[in-house]
Amino acid sequence: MPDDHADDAPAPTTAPPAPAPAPGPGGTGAGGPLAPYDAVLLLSFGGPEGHDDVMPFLRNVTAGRGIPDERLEAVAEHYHHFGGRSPINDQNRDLLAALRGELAARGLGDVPVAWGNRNWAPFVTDALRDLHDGGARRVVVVATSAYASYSGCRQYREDLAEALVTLAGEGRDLEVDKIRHYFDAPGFVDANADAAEAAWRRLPEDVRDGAELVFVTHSIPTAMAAGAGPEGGAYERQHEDVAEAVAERVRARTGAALPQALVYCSRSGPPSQPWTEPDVNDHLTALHGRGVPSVVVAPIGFVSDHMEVVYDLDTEARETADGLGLPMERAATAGVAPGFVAGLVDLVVERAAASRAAAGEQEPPVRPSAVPSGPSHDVCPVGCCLNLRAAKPAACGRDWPGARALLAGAGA
Ligand SMILES: CC1=C(CCC(=O)O)c2cc3nc(cc4[nH]c(cc5[nH]c(cc1n2)c(C)c5CCC(=O)O)c(CCC(=O)O)c4C)C(CCC(=O)O)=C3C
Ligand SMILES: [Fe+2]
Repeated sequence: MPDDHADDAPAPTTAPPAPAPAPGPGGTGAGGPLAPYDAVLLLSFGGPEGHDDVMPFLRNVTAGRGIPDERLEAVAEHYHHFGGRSPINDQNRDLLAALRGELAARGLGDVPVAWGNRNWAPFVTDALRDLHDGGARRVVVVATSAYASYSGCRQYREDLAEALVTLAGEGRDLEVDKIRHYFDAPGFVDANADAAEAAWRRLPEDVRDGAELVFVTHSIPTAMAAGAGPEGGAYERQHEDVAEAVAERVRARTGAALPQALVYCSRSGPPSQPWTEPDVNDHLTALHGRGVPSVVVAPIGFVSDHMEVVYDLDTEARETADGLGLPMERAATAGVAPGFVAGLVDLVVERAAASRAAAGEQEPPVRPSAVPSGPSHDVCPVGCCLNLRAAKPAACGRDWPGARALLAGAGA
């Protein structure tokens, strides 16, 4: 879908000239469902778009981290396998169009929606500058990570803080808020359940009944897992809950027993550093050893088919399963499933209502959640999703207003 802001209502062919639009976007004006926000930012990781982008992209990802070149060369190979092009940017272009389409379908199509990344163009600072130049002052942020963790939450908040400080230095003042984590959004859980069920139905009929569900997410250092969320442990807990909710739905719809496990892919870092386990390949080998006749691999940790999915699962784990003679079907990611996109827009609207409630203008909104570990907070408490390497300012947290004032005072 292109950037289509057209109304759903068919326009008469000989319509009189439309009246000039009211000042300010429809949904964002006073009383509108998006107020006090006047823009939306889709915030993501970014990825290379061709051969020559790969190493500069990897150096951006690992800047200041002292990751050995051999590791970067190895990861570069994954990208070169696909012509140096990550799938993530096109998926974000699709998501951007889908979000605009869903907003337009709700009569909120006037709100500007921009896209910015941490590691590759379009960069987050440029996206926010464009929004500011278009008149935006308060931006609600949708990040492409559904769960708590330093990588999926605080690091994006640090990106936002850095961008806001840069822009303030240019005389462009903006406020940003993030929607809450959406691992537990009914639309996300349902999209994953639909995909896991469809994958199960693609398995050969004679091996399907004994299948196991293998839920996969990105491995992270156990220290990062221990510091995830306000009290720690949130990354694993949220995934366990989503895995359980998805598995329950698939069992109810298929009548199959479908035992489940949560496993990890894409470990990096030195072997001496513990990361969350087990690895998906080891798990497939263990299942085969136990006589499990088939598997559904469901990448619930990824919102779309990132490189981790198309390489680490569709290439590496596929090779493992084929080598074992283990029938495997990989479930689709949420991507632009209509229920998922609608759920994200629900959370944008909910966040706006929460912001108005915080200003005393209305009652707090209802906060739907499909799992026991949700709903999560809107504003991260101090110390949420710890950065174990450095203390950096992060936006969208309790301590941001103070940090921002200090940075402004320091002339940053
Ligand atoms: C939890 C998590 C998410 C999910 C949350 C979120 O979505 O943000 C995520 C997403 C992604 N990670 C991605 C790519 C990479 N991640 C790396 C490195 C790392 N990721 C980590 C964790 C996560 N990563 C960690 C703990 C490291 C170790 C170094 C460090 O502490 O940072 C490296 C460096 C090389 C290497 O060491 O493997 C690359 C190239 C891409 C783009 C994929 C594409 O192109 O489609 C995406 C969406
Ligand atoms: Fe957090």
